[in-house]
Amino acid sequence: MLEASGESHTKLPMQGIAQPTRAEVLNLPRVHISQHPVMAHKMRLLRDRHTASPEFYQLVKEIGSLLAYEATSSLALREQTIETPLQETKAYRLAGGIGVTPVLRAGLGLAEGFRQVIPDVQVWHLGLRRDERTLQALEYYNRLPHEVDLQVCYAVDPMLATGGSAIDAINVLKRRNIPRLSYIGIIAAPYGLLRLSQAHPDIDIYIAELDEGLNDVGYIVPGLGDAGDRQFGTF
Ligand SMILES: O=P(O)(O)OC[C@H]1O[C@H](OP(=O)(O)OP(=O)(O)O)[C@H](O)[C@@H]1O
Ligand SMILES: O=c1cc[nH]c(=O)[nH]1
Ligand SMILES: [Mg+2]
Repeated sequence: MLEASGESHTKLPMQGIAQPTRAEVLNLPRVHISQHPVMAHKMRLLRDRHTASPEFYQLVKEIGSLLAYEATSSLALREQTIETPLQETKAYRLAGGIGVTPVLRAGLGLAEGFRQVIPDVQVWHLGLRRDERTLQALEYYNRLPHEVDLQVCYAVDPMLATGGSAIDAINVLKRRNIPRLSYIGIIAAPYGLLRLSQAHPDIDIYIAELDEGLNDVGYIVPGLGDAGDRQFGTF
């Protein structure tokens, strides 16, 4: 994490940048903020600085499952006839392929949670790393297939801070011409949420909680720290 205690004349990346308040972004179109009490309970544990990496990773997976359940509630279904041990009956299956794109590294735990809900999801890995001096996202890994047959793809990344990484991830996915894209995150700052919503007004955005803002070095406050480092024990 970049320390705020460097040379006094060095401008920190978010210093002096105006940020919207929570109230100003609460009613953005296509933004869904979880209202589930189980989510709030898990978020308390996740944010706590005393939660160690193994439990933290487990919680990210569980929150990923809860968010997947919420985000997939409007997926299309196809009817089919099956036989129970007693008789034929109508039943339903999810229509079309579903993809999940974990933004490495921190998105990996969320994607695992997503797979607990929909095991046959395709996983498309995308590596983006935020340069902590400029806060620009840099792409360093891309395993997105070129032959695409998905009805929907979910970009998953726990932290929506300045929004740069999420905007870039959706840009990359849009080049694959998938009919429907969504973003799933755990915590958003109002600044990043507004930027993502304005850059990509055609996607749904699902988050667990909306925080107060970004500090001078671009970390979400109160936040949870570095979601990648906390999942993988790299401090
Ligand atoms: O909204 P932004 O300002 O772009 O910041 C958010 C990004 O920063 C974190 O990744 P990081 O660069 O720390 O990589 P990591 O997952 O490997 O830790 C996080 O997981 C997002 O990808
Ligand atoms: O607060 C933040 C901001 C970006 N990335 C993180 O992991 N945490
Ligand atoms: Mg990180």
